[in-house]
Amino acid sequence: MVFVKMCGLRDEDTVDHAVALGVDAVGFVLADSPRQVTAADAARLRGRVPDGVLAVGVYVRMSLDEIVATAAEARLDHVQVHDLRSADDVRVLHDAGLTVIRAVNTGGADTVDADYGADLLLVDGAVAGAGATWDWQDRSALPTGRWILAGGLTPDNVARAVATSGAWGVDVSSGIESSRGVKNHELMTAFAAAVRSRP
Ligand SMILES: O=C(O)c1ccccc1NCC(=O)[C@H](O)[C@H](O)COP(=O)(O)O
Repeated sequence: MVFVKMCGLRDEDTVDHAVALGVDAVGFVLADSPRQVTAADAARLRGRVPDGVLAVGVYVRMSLDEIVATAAEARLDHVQVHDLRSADDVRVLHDAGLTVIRAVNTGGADTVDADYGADLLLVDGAVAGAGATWDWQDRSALPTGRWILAGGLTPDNVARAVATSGAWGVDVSSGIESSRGVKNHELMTAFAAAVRSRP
């Protein structure tokens, strides 16, 4: 089974819909973004997430102190951080009791080679949440094992993307939206079905 994370959720109905579809994780963007939610919003949304589904705080350009504080306020025990600088950063987050997803915004092999001791690696397009695909064909430039593919995934391309890249999981935001920041429940349903129907 491919691990599925739907990211940038901002309202209760959408969280409920994602959970009903059987996703493995939902993401709340605490960073500056059209999809940004406050820590208080994230806490409210987190209340809709049952045990067994990961509730992930998503961060870029925020200090480690801010990450730890907002994750605690929202009761998020998983954080996805797009600009981790070193294994020391990961250690600080681990010491705060957080499970860490290291996100790399890439397409190139050079930034994928270190996980800094993070619990999971997510390989995204050049700009997080931009809905742009990248070249995930060259497996020699991609991680092996448990890693998450992101960047421009849609109901139409996700099955092929998983088969081509060998990814263990997928993460989507723009491809399940009607417009920037507005999730579309039909596209969410289609995405979940497409992942399950993959060859
Ligand atoms: O989604 C955002 O706006 C965002 C802003 C800042 C940091 C991370 C952000 N999103 C991270 C995600 O997990 C997205 O799902 C991932 O980048 C894929 O996005 P998309 O290409 O739109 O599917």
